[in-house]
Amino acid sequence: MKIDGTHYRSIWREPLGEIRIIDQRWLPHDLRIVPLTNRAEFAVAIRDMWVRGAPLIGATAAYGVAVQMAADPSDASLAETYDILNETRPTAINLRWALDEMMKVLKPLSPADRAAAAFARAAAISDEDVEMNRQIGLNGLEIIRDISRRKGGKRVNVLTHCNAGWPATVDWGTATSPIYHAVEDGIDIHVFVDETRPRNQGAQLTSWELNSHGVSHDLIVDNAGGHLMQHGEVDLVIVGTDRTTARGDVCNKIGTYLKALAAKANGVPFYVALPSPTIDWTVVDGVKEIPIEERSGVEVTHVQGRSEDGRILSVQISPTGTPARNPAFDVTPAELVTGLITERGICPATTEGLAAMFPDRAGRR
Ligand SMILES: CSC[C@H]1O[C@H](OP(=O)(O)O)[C@H](O)[C@@H]1O
Repeated sequence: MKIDGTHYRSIWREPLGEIRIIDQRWLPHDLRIVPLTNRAEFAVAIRDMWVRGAPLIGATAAYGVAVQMAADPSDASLAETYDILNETRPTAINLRWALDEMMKVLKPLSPADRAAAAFARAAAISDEDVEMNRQIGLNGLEIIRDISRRKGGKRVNVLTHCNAGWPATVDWGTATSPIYHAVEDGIDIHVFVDETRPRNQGAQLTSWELNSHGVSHDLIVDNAGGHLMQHGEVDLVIVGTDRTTARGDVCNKIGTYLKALAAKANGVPFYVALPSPTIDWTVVDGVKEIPIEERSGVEVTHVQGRSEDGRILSVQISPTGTPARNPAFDVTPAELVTGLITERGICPATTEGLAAMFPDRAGRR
């Protein structure tokens, strides 16, 4: 994506070999590009959400393995790195998927050959993510085109939750990719951006990227979506996912389930955009089987922003000592999902729909 006319990925390798990321904790107020130079830094960057978003977490972990292989390519180092990075965040399946991809390549190799192979596979994982997300955009564009046609070319209003955009991936985004393709296709489109408490990925990241790309949008509080749907102001909901099960249950940022319920109640199509590494073929019942990350209550009792004098700071919004729960994700049952927008096409959120789209993957346990 472009920032002030310059193209960026959210993670990349410099010509001299250093891995760099955009530290998303400071967006939209400050664009901080930082190097990740050792395994510990990669682990902190994922756990503390310097980088976040299922596909980007996977791509970052892949590079974390490569950097560690350059430092110590031994079997013990490889095994330890898998465990350290896999434990950083429990919900997004892309993290384990990427680590498994790295292990597939590296375990059979002699230690001397591991670093080069690791960087090659990590780079391929990033490139594959970009292409999958571009394809998701083209496939999702058909949905938006159809709505635009049915509205006689009038504005298509899309609601999205959290940030499943460019900063959640290596590039393009998943939920935002169809939106960008619609803009390029000349379709009149507007986005309602859920702020997405408690970390405000919508307010801080989705608003920022849509603004950078010149996409019409309104920031809304999380609780406004149902009202807008009731009043016919939302034509389509598109969200991302951190893990989708073999039968189409969708785990995503907390609050997604409530949007899906409101969409169902108001007859609004509810689509989920996902690259296939986000499908966990080993689980069926998302509510019962997907581990939901519980983050610090401080994310609920405090909020970060920019002060009038330009400082980025965190302020307390509840009484000192107020206890808080902070489940970071929820699961939307497949029956609330209109369809899944994948890199191969759009399929029903069903066991059969996913198996037909991915016959080479389905059935893995
Ligand atoms: C394209 S996956 C994006 C997905 O990841 C976000 O979670 P987090 O910001 O905590 O990493 C959110 O669930 C997005 O939908």
